[in-house]
Amino acid sequence: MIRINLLRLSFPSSPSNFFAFSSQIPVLPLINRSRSRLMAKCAYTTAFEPPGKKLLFRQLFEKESSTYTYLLADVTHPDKPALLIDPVDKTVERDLSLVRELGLKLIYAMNTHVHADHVTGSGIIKTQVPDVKSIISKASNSKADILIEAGDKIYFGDLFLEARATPGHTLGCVTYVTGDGLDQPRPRMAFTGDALLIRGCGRTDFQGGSSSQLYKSVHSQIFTLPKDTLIYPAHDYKGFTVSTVGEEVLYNSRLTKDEETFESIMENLNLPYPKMIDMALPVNLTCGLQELTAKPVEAASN
Ligand SMILES: N[C@@H](CCC(=O)N[C@@H](CSS)C(=O)NCC(=O)O)C(=O)O
Repeated sequence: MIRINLLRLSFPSSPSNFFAFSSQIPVLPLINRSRSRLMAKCAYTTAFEPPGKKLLFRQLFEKESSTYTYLLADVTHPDKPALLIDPVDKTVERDLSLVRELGLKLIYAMNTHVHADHVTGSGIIKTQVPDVKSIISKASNSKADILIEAGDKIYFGDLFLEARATPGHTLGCVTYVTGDGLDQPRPRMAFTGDALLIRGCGRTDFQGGSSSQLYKSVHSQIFTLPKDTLIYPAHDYKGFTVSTVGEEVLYNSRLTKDEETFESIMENLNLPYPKMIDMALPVNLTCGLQELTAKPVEAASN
């Protein structure tokens, strides 16, 4: 089990901290009384920030592949350690500028899986900020500085992400979930990659994909998280930005079906192959390091 850095325990905060997150999390529009009562349990507004701990969170978008990249940092730690989840090569400069402007120290460039539709930014990031470590799952059969397995905890300062194995879109897909515990922010946040998209899910027709496996992954590893857990996928093609476990359990158009119906839906998606798949896969199997020569610059490291 990987455990990086030290966990320093602290104790529950005063009630005023329950709203400390609200500026970062969208307010749920009121739809109707019964639905809003149901959704109150998965509201985006109630949040708990442990005393002396603050998670900086940004959702970033790459429009050609409709990919979300996520920036997380422990900004109460003296070093302001930060990580990027699913960076894209085309938007690395933007992301590193943001890291620099916010005074963060980027330590990890993480991938939820081997992407088929775009080139990961983790290789370019490593050439720009040599101390950054690339991370991907061992099950992806890729090369990276750190190969994680289910249950591993990835620490950035006093905060951490837990890795959950969610294969099915690809063999090595993982979901990174913010830590459980009184000293970690709530609600939890799940970075689901392509395993679970908002009201949908990743396709299962290549890279060791399996609809049966994806169904089990989502139901056992994601739908079992607290209902108010925020869902942040790697892609969105419809304009959504965030959902919750509670919302997807009720309204996901594919995963609310029984397994047999789900498998039939997935078999009949008939999606065209991603345009960049032949180019992207070999590069992404090395976390983007292939054919890159180290060109360190004073970028995102304070
Ligand atoms: N048209 C895009 C690829 C679109 C696509 O296939 N998206 C994947 C995730 S990236 S491999 C997917 O799983 N989609 C699920 C869905 O229901 O759309 C391209 O050519 O790159």
